[in-house]
Amino acid sequence: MGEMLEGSWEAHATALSNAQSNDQLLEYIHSMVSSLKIDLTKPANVVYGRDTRPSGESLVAAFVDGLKVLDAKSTDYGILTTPQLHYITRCLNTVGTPEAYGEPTAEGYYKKLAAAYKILVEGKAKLPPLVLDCANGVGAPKFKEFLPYLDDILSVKLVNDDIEDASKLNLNAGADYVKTGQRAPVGLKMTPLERYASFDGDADRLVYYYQDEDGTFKLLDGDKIAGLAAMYIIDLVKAAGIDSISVGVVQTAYANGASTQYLRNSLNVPVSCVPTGVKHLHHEALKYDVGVYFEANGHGTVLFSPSALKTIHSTEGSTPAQAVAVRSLRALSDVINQAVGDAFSDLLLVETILTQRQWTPKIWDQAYTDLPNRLVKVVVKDRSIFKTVDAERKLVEPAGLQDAIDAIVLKFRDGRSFVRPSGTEDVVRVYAEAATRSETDELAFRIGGLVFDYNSNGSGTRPREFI
Ligand SMILES: CC(=O)N[C@H]1[C@@H](OP(=O)(O)O)O[C@H](CO)[C@@H](O)[C@@H]1O
Repeated sequence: MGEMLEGSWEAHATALSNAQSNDQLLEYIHSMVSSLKIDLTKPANVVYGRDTRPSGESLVAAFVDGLKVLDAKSTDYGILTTPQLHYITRCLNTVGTPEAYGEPTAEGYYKKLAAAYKILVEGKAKLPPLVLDCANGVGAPKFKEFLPYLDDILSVKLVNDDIEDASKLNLNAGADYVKTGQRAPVGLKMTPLERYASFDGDADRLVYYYQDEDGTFKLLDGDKIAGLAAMYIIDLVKAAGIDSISVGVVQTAYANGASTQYLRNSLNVPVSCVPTGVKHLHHEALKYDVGVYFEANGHGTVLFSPSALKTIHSTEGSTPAQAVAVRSLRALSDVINQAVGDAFSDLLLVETILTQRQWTPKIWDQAYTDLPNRLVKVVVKDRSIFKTVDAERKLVEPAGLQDAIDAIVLKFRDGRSFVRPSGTEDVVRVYAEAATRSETDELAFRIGGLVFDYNSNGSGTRPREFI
């Protein structure tokens, strides 16, 4: 399992889940074993953990029964966030190598993150407390466990931290609720200009938000986090005098158009757009010396290539200012979970930058103004008839639908909209953005209606025209 979570495992996982028969499954397993160079003569070493849902206990029991048949060596890490398990797996897979990642325990993870964070904010005034919504998920007990390692250099007040009542998980709270609805968790009383953040249920996504002086809710999502991180890293690399290191950002079509413009035009960084799903972003980010990748929903991380790490660790800096920047870059590569998007480590990344700059969330938000956007889903009879190209930004099937979408989009100022089948739910997602909130809502409504009508007529005939 350890090796599977690394490298090209994701591509194999996709192939495995697409297998149409047992023979095909076996064929894929053989090709996976050979391309990942898995030595089947060695005993399997499986590490596992679970979240706080009651179903976890019976799932683990069934899993352990399966392991007995395989005679595999296994370690139960108990309750963990998803990214903690990825961290532990990476540590185990790199023991004794130049890429050794750390101590393979939850404690090792806490110590590594806390030590790096302390270096990053050293000498800076502590910010006012952050209010953190834990979606009543596993992030709550684990973040409580983590806080003492920070020795009070970060003030966090946890809300939605009830894991006793399983029905509360993600209920009216959490990163997805906040991002999709562009509103605060239910029951959270916001004070203008203070900073708030939400984890999702398994603590791999993070979004920030605040309330403006006039009471408007302002979201600082994955795109805003990517912009902040890219800006900070570019500055650090320059300050360290090692601008040979290239920084790039990876987004999906769901990234707000204003964020892409900011990255390209203000930060001058290359931006790639890939299909939805972190597996695609992660692979693309590996192409840069430092690859920042975030989905708009707040799932992402920063990857430092082995050569970038080597440069950062072999450079001392010829002035005191350069030496400080080099030290920060080293600590940054430790605070960031490079195995996978991790809400804990991303939170420390954001807090580092805000503390370094002594920024309020409002100042962070001023980098660019999001275009109003709307994400809706349309329940369809058969989502498999929707086929896309160009990082899912264009439909090639059903024939004619993309032309109909384009004709509508043209009528909206700054209009952009695309339609793709979800990979996780039986729906088609429609994304729209335009110059104003009301135009955006109308655009989303029209394109959603087009998809709905198309699907409900159940044939390849051209949908009814909306405008
Ligand atoms: C628009 C959106 O947020 N899509 C999500 C969602 O995928 P869909 O394929 O859109 O269902 O779940 C994925 C897994 O969590 C996540 O990676 C992705 O970003």
